[in-house]
Amino acid sequence: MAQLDQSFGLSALQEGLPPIAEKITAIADPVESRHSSIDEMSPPATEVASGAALSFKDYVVKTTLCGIPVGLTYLAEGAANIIWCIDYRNEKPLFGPEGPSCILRTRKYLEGEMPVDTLQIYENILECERYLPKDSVLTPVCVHIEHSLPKALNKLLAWSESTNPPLRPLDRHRSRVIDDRNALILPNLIPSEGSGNLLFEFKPKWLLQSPTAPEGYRRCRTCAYDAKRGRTNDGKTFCPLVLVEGRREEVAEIVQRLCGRWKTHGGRDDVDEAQKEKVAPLLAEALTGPGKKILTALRKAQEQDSQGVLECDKLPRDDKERAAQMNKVAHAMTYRDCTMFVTVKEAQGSFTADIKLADLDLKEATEGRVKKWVEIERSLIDEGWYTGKEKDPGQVQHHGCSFWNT
Ligand SMILES: O=P(O)(O)O[C@@H]1[C@@H](OP(=O)(O)O)[C@H](OP(=O)(O)O)[C@H](O)[C@H](OP(=O)(O)O)[C@H]1OP(=O)(O)O
Ligand SMILES: Nc1ncnc2c1ncn2[C@@H]1O[C@H](COP(=O)(O)OP(=O)(O)OP(=O)(O)O)[C@@H](O)[C@H]1O
Repeated sequence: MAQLDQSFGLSALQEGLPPIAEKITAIADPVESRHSSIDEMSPPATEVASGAALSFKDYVVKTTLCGIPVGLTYLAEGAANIIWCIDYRNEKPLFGPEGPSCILRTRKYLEGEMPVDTLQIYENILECERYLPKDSVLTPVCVHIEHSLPKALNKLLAWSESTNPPLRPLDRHRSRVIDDRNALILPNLIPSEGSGNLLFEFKPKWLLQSPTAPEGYRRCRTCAYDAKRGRTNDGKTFCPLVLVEGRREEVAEIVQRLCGRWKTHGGRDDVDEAQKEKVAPLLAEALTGPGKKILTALRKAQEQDSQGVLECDKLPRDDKERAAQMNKVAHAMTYRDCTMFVTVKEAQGSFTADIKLADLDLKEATEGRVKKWVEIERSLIDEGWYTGKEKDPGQVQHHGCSFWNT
């Protein structure tokens, strides 16, 4: 088994190791993995009498990663993954003293679906990287985890739902980490305290119109779906086409307006308006400069679904062509739901921006998923959301879709 050189940085680690299967073996430590006290932990109190607020930092799950004892605390989650902060508990950092601070990413069960496990997700991320500009993807390292770790993390999740008030976001309650033997390690992009760096996070979504949008459309797929869901003018939505084709000033306007996407070390939207105003033009410069290459490649990758999801419905269930079309759609949907992270650093009065794509998680071409995408597309067409002829336009304001005024 290859030895992990603890002084390696994350990228050096990735370059220095062999392909997938071996890579995982190389960085696992089965001996350390077997003796752990993670199951013996009892949850902390769910309420503090003194009135002091509980936080996720009050519950640490201890385990080993790559043979190194670490503590895991909850950092964030999306619909399909939970992000855990890795704390080294005064031990040697995983990737050496100069290495990045890291997070662990674990998969969740999704209602009504067979989970896509970490290994499949990992392989797909590596596959996606081939279609995207070099160094534009936040590449994870796949590691074995202790067999009892998912159970221990789930105990933490249950605790965080029972605290007063619940720490875990209500809309994520009851979902649990899957019984997986692998997880991903990634650099923690939350700016470290005192660094002065800012993180900007968003999903570029559909960078092309849907292939089955009706004639006379006035909204792109993303704007049409946002309008249908009443997600307009909420400080969270924007037209992706402006992002990929718009002028720098238009992009600056978008990034400045977006709430909940800016983070400092607190990991929340704790950036004040003056800071946003200062940094937005620089972000726009990064997105319309080096970022444009990444966005254009992302758009190209989305193009593989050139016929659209409705095509799947025209063919019989056991048809090979249908299966192939479903796969194309699912792959394109992966590129339509990934995340872009931009880290803005200031040093001696000048700024730099580092852009990375993440969450290139494989969407499986299951009947259930395809049905959902078909239903969305049909409703956007039939209810007039693409054309701006929806029944109740009074409630919905178009918010600058690139197509609206053309
Ligand atoms: O349907 P959309 O466009 O809302 O996208 C979903 C996302 O919603 P968003 O609009 O980005 O807030 C949704 O994100 P959130 O739950 O909003 O964090 C998921 O990413 C979902 O994918 P999956 O079911 O986890 O594979 C996404 O579902 P897919 O459409 O990619 O299946
Ligand atoms: N490497 C990272 N460093 C810091 N924070 C991160 C990192 N990766 C993810 N996060 C945070 O965790 C959140 C959820 O992560 P992620 O997007 O991987 O989950 P998901 O379940 O795939 O999301 P979605 O709902 O979009 O499918 C992100 O929105 C981001 O705020």
